[in-house]
Amino acid sequence: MSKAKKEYKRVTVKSLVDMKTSGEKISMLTAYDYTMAKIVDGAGVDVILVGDSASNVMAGHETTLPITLDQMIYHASSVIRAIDRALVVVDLPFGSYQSDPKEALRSAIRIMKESGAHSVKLEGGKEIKESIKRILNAGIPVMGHLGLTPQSIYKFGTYTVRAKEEEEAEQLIKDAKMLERTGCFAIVLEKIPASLAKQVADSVSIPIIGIGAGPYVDGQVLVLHDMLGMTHEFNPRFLRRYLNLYEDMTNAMKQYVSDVKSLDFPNESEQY
Ligand SMILES: Nc1nc(=O)c2c([nH]1)NC[C@@H]1CN(c3ccc(C(=O)N[C@@H](CCC(=O)O)C(=O)O)cc3)CN21
Ligand SMILES: CC(C)C(=O)C(=O)O
Ligand SMILES: [Mg+2]
Repeated sequence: MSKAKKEYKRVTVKSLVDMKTSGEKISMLTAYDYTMAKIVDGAGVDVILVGDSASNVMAGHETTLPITLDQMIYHASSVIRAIDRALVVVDLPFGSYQSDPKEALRSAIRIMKESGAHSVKLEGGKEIKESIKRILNAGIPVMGHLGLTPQSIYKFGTYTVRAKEEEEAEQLIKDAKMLERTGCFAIVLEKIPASLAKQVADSVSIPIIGIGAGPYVDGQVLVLHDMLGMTHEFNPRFLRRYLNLYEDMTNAMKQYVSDVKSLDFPNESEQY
């Protein structure tokens, strides 16, 4: 199949910072496979996150903790083969960067080398500063992630909103400023009060991308399967569903079953 060369200008780390400066909001969605990533990229989504939420959405685990670096590389390489325009960010999975900065750099290099991704994301603040420095020194762009960091779910105990108390809010602002100073190109803020997210977005010059962090930030991210309505049992307040695919797909599959049983499918034009 021949296809005309795409005219798209690629999204870069620099263009995201320019978007914050100019006030254009950044759109980001997850993708874990080639077919979905092709649709997300073609729709004009600026950033594709190969999230460790693949652990939940793709593999059916309860948390993000079990997914491995090899599995993240598999997902990321599938996504990379699909994209013409979007910037691709890959989550470093739990256990691939927390031990020490050298391990963090080794993991980031494996992702970049084996998947062709453009950048990595790590969860945490001051405790991972040296790891971020190492990765940045190797020329790998880093996105931060603060607030509800799901790899720490057993420390938090629940997926409830973070940083409602003054002490955690102050530490979060400090961490965001540190991530900017260290050289991160953007930060995800997950499930924190909208007013705190605004304060963070106003106090750093790198883009702040929110999920459950309100409107006063520089961009929004959602898990693709959530916004398409495929994960019908996942109902956080921050989620807006743009389709009800769980229902639509179920109906389509029921129709297929019925057509097979009734000998309606295949018909005369659907055979050789
Ligand atoms: N499908 C999916 N979507 C996500 O957004 C997502 C994942 N998986 N896996 C990794 C993390 C975990 N995330 C989560 C998980 C739970 C809530 C949540 O709000 N859950 C419930 C209970 C909250 C509570 O205990 O107070 C809710 O009712 O909203 C939010 C984000 C975000 N990420
Ligand atoms: C929810 C987003 C920010 C994420 O980290 C993921 O999908 O893994
Ligand atoms: Mg993640």
